[in-house]
Amino acid sequence: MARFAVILPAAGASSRFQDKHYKKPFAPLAGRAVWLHSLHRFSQREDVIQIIVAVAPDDREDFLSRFSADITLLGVQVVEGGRERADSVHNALRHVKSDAEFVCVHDAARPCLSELWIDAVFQKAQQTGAAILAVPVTATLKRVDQSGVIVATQPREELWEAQTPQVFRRDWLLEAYEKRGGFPATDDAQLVERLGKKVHVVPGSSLNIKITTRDDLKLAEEILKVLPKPKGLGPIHPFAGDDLWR
Ligand SMILES: Nc1ccn([C@@H]2O[C@H](COP(=O)(O)OP(=O)(O)OP(=O)(O)O)[C@@H](O)[C@H]2O)c(=O)n1
Ligand SMILES: C[C@](O)(CO)[C@H](O)COP(=O)(O)O
Repeated sequence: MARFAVILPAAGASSRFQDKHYKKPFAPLAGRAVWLHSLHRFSQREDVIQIIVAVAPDDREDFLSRFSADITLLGVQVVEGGRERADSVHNALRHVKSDAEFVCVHDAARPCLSELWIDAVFQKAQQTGAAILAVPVTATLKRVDQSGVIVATQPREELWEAQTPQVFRRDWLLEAYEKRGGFPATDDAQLVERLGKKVHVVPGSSLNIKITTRDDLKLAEEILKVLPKPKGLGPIHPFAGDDLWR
């Protein structure tokens, strides 16, 4: 069985989330924090040998105290995040075990993940070296100039929206990050693409949303009701950490 390390970047500023109590990975969602939904999709898998979460230095103390039970029971490693998402992933990558053949990066802020989608992207990465979940663009896309006038209607046939998980051979992802320099990457695939490697898309689902604004939490709550629960997890507990965190 191939061995996977999982990186969960959770060190963003959550500026678009605009909540005075919580950053989005730590906000309550259907009885547990957003990032725990993401974590639990991987922590039950036999092919996952390591899980690393990147947390901003300012959040570290609260994070360790609020989630100490989950961190200890599931053997999660906590590392410092950086200024950009790629800085957070890069730092986590330095801690990946050498016996992991593949590294999976999944936004802590994407809590609505199905095990079937993980199976599919893990399998494709094993076959090809690099694979990401993505969905074909369904909207009509306009290119608009500075004055607000449409310049062109963009053909959408070849356009896909990148999601996570994004899964790569460990040596490819290491090389991609070594060569990043100051490249402003918004996902990991583009760094591997820059090496000239083929990155394959695996059709995901528009249910695999990334929490960006507070309204996304309501949507995520409804989506979680229709997704199968992670294997081996008991019923969702009432959220217990509110007061401590505030
Ligand atoms: N320096 C950063 C920036 C982002 N992330 C993480 O990467 C994921 C996707 O990033 P995004 O949705 O852009 O999160 P934020 O940067 O927090 O959002 P915003 O732009 O609204 O501040 C999130 O789980 C986020 O916590 C990270 O680990 N380190
Ligand atoms: C990797 C990613 O999920 C791609 O959709 C990423 O988090 C994108 O972040 P952005 O804030 O939407 O650029």
